[in-house]
This record gives sequence, C-alpha cells and structure tokens, in this order.
Amino acid sequence: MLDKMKPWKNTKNSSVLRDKIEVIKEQTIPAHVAIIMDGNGRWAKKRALPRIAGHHEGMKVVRKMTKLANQLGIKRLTLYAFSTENWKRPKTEVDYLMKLPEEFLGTFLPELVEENVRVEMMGYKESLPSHTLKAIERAMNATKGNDGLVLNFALNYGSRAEIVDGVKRVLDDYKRGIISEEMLNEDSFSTYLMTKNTPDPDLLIRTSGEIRLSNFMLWQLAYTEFWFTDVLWPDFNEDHLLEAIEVYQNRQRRFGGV
Ligand SMILES: Cc1cc(N2CCCCCC2)n2ncc(-c3ccc(F)cc3)c2n1
Repeated sequence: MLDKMKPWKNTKNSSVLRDKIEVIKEQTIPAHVAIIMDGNGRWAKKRALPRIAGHHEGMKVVRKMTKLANQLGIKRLTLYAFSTENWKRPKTEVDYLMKLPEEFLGTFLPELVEENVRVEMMGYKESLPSHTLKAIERAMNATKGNDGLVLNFALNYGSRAEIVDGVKRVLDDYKRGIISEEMLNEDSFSTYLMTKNTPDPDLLIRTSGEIRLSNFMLWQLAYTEFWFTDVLWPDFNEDHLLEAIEVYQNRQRRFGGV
C-alpha cells in the first residue's frame, strides 16, 4: 500500500512523511513497539570511528524514532539501551554509555515535555551511577503528567534476572500467605515483573541483522510480532519504522490476532 505512495527515497521531505503517516494510520497501529537498537559499534567500525561515535549517532536516532512514534499514535515505545551483560564492555565505553541518558535528556527533555511524552525506565536502578539515575528520575518527574507516548528505556535490564526475581517475590508472598498456589497463574505472575500493569509488546524490531533476543523481555514477547532488519541502528530512519509497521499491519490482516 505504501509502495504506491511517492518514492520512499525522499521521505526526508516532511510533506511526504506526513502523507505516509496518514496512510499507515488508516490501519491498526501497534500500541507497544519494542526495539533492540543494535549495530552502533559496527556502524562506527565501518567508518574507522571509535565505538562511542556509533552510540552517539544512535542516540540521535532515538530522538527521531520517538517523534515519529508519537506522531503515529504508538502508546508505548520500549528501547533496549543497556543490558545487564553490557557491564562487561571496556570501562571507557561503559562510562560513555552511562553519560548518554544525561546528554539525551539535557538536549531533548524540553522537546519531550512539549510533545506530551512520558519518560519511564525499567531495569536495575541500584547499579546505575548516581549521575545517570538522577538525570532519568528528573526526566520521569518532569514528564509524569504527560499522557502521550510512553518512552520506556530498558537500562541495566536483563530478562532472566527479572523472571528469577519475580519467582523470589512470589515465594516470599506465598510464605506470607499473600498468594496461594491456586492464585498463581500467568496473569498474576506478570504482576511480579518490572513490566507490571503494562501491555506486552505488539511488535519487536531488532536492527543490524542479529536474529536473537539477547535476554530481552523473554516473558513479555510470547505473542509479539518480530521484525528483523540488517540496517544498523544509526542508519535506522523513518522509512524503516514505517516499513516495520506496514509489515505488522499486513500480518494482522492475514492472520489476525491468532
Ligand atoms: C545507556 C544508553 C545508551 C544509549 N545509546 C544510544 C542508542 C543506541 C543504543 C546504545 C547507546 N542511549 N540512547 C538514549 C539513552 C537514554 C536512556 C535513558 C534515558 F532516560 C534517556 C536516554 C541511552 N542510554
């Protein structure tokens, strides 16, 4: 359908992008989109740049995708920004990554407030540097009244740890008589996870050609549509997000919610 539109190549033109957004909004928009933003190091390596240059370029794409997701009416955008495994990277790279939330928010928070975006975070906060956490908590506080797109950053997040911690909390509640064996089911267990009371992702996007989940939302992705692309995250643009959503819409038409 979109391919009948003007050529994709000039989507940078805002009027063409606006037209494409209107076309795609005629069909079901996924309420929750999750993205594994992969390929930043490879993008830098291809240009003989340091890895941190790829992370910085990737941060600019976060802003572009946030704006487009909000324009499309996506309710929740979850971005895998730092995994529990990422601590194994060189200290210089980790230190740089831990400064990106402040840089992103320091630059774009006024725009997020203006665009009615609410910032949230899921992950193990206690291991984050205080300067990182302070910046994120300031942004969450500044946007807590917004009811537009929820921009949810998975930071120091790991799904297996999340599930094991959830089981431990179930055991604790069971010992205290708060939950019985009969009360425990998929729905009640979901309330013990970081994603409590939030809808599972409808669409997962992973960039850079890797076809694996990398310990990301393993419980929550049980019924999610996956869309993988070879595009490296710093090269990911509006056309790619619109294409992923169009593929999602075609699958919904063909197979429905089954
Ligand atoms: C650790 C990290 C890495 C990070 N990258 C840029 C995007 C590509 C993936 C890795 C590098 N980005 N991009 C934005 C944030 C961020 C996080 C929390 C927040 F409240 C506001 C912004 C971020 N955080």
